[in-house]
Amino acid sequence: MSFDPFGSTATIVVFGASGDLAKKKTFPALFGLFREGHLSSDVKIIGYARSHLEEDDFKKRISANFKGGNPETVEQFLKLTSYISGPYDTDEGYQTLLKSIEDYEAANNVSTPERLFYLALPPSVFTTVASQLKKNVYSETGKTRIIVEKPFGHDLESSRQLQKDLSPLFTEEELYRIDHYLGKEMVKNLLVLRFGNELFNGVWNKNHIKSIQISFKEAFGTDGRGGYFDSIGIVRDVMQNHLLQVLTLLTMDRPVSFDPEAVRDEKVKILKAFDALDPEDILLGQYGKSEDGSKPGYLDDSTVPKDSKCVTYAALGIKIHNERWEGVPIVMRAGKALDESKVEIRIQFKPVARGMFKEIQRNELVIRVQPNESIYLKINSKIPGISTETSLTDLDLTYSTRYSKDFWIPEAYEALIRDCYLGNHSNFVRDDELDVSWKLFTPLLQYIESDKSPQPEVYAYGSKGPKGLREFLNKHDYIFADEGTYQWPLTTPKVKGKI
Ligand SMILES: NC(=O)C1=CN([C@@H]2O[C@H](COP(=O)(O)OP(=O)(O)OC[C@H]3O[C@@H](n4cnc5c(N)ncnc54)[C@H](OP(=O)(O)O)[C@@H]3O)[C@@H](O)[C@H]2O)C=CC1
Ligand SMILES: O=C1O[C@H](COP(=O)(O)O)[C@@H](O)[C@H](O)[C@H]1O
Repeated sequence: MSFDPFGSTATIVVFGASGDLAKKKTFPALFGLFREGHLSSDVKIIGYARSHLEEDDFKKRISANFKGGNPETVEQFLKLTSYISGPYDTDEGYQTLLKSIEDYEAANNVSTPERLFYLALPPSVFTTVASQLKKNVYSETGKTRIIVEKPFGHDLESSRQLQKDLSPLFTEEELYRIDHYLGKEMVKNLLVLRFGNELFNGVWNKNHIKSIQISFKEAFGTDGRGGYFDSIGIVRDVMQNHLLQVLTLLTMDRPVSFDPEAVRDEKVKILKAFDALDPEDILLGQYGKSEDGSKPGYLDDSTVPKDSKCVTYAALGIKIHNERWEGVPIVMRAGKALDESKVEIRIQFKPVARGMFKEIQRNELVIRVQPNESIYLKINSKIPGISTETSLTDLDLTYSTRYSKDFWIPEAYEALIRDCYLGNHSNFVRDDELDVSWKLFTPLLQYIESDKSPQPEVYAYGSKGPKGLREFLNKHDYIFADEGTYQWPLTTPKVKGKI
């Protein structure tokens, strides 16, 4: 597949360079790409924000989160970076920025400017910055790419407004809407896993699959950011975007090729086959204090209204109406302040006919996105030796044990910035895709945020979530193995010598 990669003398400008995302993700990702040889030592990287920062302080700030690499590599990278302080809404700073870029391009004999702008900014200034960029720094003769961070709107209406504001400024070709879940290794593997293995390809439908579950768990709460989170809630924060992206890749039909438009066409097609989200088919929760009282409840955050109904846990039932998925229950669930941090996909297959087996468990394919990427398929097998009993065991592809540490698995932001640099849109959200996703979620969000919605069930910080969860999952045909938890396979006999 051929893209249109930027060369070695491109300029990368990070707006909001004084902020949290820039410090924690964007600059560390740029450094990671440089460290791994995916960013040339001739590029120019500029941080732009309103804050007045000394260049050294800026460099100290961004390098605090760099991983790997020796001090020389860090030094070399920092030499490529500079900082410009300027406003977002008037021309002056942009003119300084333009001059800095043009000086660099002249010094490097750049005939076709290549400029990548990363908006690590709150959405309230996306349009202002985009307009100023177009007016002051856009090269009519060169190539421009602009990465926009989520949230792309708050609902269908605001998303369409943002789209309406941005589309006269930048073409869809120039816009890269980032959803960092699309940069995660295991999410990128979904298409290969599904369509590259007849073993999965052939059974990936209602005839063989009993239920699908996508689960996102975080072991921490809003940690003082409750004020920000309160108007967002977990559904908007991770479900409408990250988990929905995972679900589309999991359920869409086979694209004709890996071409970005072919992939994104299929994503839009499957999203259009989703049933309206049913407000009767949800489970909502809000975390309270931990059992021992050591961790605060959501409402203990002083920045949160005392009577907030903000949802920090949600499980949604989803139905897809097409030949492949009609009747297969899908559950998407996400929560903060739970017992562990984990993101995984669970696909349970239909049970085999009983007859020869009195009891036999379902096959289950688990794709663990994080932590510790892993794919394991639970299968029934005879207990080794003279036993005739069956036990549930697994075919296990745990990356840390299968692949050497020498493999560089890029962080999501590294993978996506690299894709943008290469001109590959596959793992970015297209405008029509965004529109369908908001169409799907906006009515549900309106219901959840209305007076009609029930009070979310309180669950303890550090627990598994609302009490009704198991029943909710059972109702959606997800069966827990062995009355509760999956028993990891026996690797030694239970009792030595016993028949
Ligand atoms: N932080 C994270 O982990 C994640 C963030 N995101 C998204 O990335 C974007 C940036 O996030 P984050 O870095 O956390 O945001 P910040 O609140 O840290 O904002 C980034 C920078 O933008 C400027 N800024 C902040 N508020 C305003 C304002 N009201 N008007 C104008 N400028 C403002 C500030 O720079 P200055 O005042 O110096 O100009 C600030 O340093 C957001 O869209 C967010 O949703 C997405 C995923 C994760
Ligand atoms: O976008 C967001 O994602 C993070 C979770 O990302 P991960 O890569 O750490 O899984 C979430 O914590 C945050 O609330 C949300 O805004």
